[in-house]
Amino acid sequence: MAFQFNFSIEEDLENKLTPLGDGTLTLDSSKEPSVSKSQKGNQDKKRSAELSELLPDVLENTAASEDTDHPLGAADWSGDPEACEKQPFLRVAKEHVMPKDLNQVLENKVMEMLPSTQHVNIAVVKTILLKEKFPGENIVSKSFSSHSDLIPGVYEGGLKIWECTFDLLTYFTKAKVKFAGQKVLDLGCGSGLLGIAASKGGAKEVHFQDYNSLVMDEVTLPNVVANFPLQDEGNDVNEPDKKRQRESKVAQAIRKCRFFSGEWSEFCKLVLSEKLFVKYDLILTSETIYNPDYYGTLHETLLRLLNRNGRVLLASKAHYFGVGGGVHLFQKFVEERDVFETKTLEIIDEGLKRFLIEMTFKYPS
Ligand SMILES: C[S@@+](CC[C@H](N)C(=O)[O-])C[C@H]1O[C@@H](n2cnc3c(N)ncnc32)[C@H](O)[C@@H]1O
Repeated sequence: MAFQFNFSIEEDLENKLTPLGDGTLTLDSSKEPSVSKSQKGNQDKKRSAELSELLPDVLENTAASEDTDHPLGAADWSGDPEACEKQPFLRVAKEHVMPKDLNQVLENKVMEMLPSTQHVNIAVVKTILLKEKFPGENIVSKSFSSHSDLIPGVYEGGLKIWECTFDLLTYFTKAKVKFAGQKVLDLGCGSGLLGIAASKGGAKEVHFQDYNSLVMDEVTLPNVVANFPLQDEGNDVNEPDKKRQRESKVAQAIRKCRFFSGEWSEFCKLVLSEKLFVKYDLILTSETIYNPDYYGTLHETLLRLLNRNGRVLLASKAHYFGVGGGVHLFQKFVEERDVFETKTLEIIDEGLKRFLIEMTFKYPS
């Protein structure tokens, strides 16, 4: 399966693209999310002020959060960094509509193939962030240059491809995971490679969700478009009829995708408000259980959005230093709730262990 991948890269970030063990590239901002709580206290206030000045996404949320009755917002967080650890921010959810002109999504993007892995070929589309379009471009480099892969409640890590995404992609091929006819959610999608794989595998519908709207616009959407290129490599595209057919097939594939940004409970609210909403058969989620403060919302989201006979495929590192979450803590949390059954599908034992977990309802209908 061939992938094309879009990543927002600025010059200083480009230098940080380093090969993963398996030959793919990732940003070398440490192998785990590195948010040290002691560092946080000192850095958060300054960084938060910088971020809220610079990140359009944050500004947007700050404005949006004034419309909600939730006590916390990005602006509050700068005042009390510890408070944001207690519960996730309610970043208002919204749907991102794919522009009619798909080429527009790939404007200022440069495609590159990543070195091939055993199971997938991935191409990178670099985003050349124009200063005038994104006055907040610095937030990206700031979050990396401050050695943080994520900043709770502000930026949740979606600009980078996390290792466990590749584990799940490999698993899809190895276990011949069936997507055909399924309604799939890529939860906390970042790059969106899992949802793209599902879509290429024949999923009936694929929804992508990420916390940050900047990630959705600048990474997820372009990747989806890039992976269904309008130009075919074949010679026949010069024939107008075949070209038209090809274009309408691509448009169809893309139109079966929907894109959402926002915090999980807000995302739930948004999709469940749709009269004809149908629950997901399959929820794919990679590296989303790093923060124990989010477990309640995450569990609730899975509970409310998963079809009773559906399943969740979750990939995670054993432990996330600094933020404190990890597989065992999450499994314990799930056990205590007594709603889902978890089954370990695979353990990847390379340095820090990584896990692939399946979750299904204990009492399906
Ligand atoms: C570490 S990134 C992983 C990105 C991607 N799945 C991957 O493996 O490359 C975690 C993702 O989870 C999402 N996320 C984390 N906490 C969230 C929350 N409370 N509400 C909504 N999304 C959240 C963010 O959008 C972020 O992209």
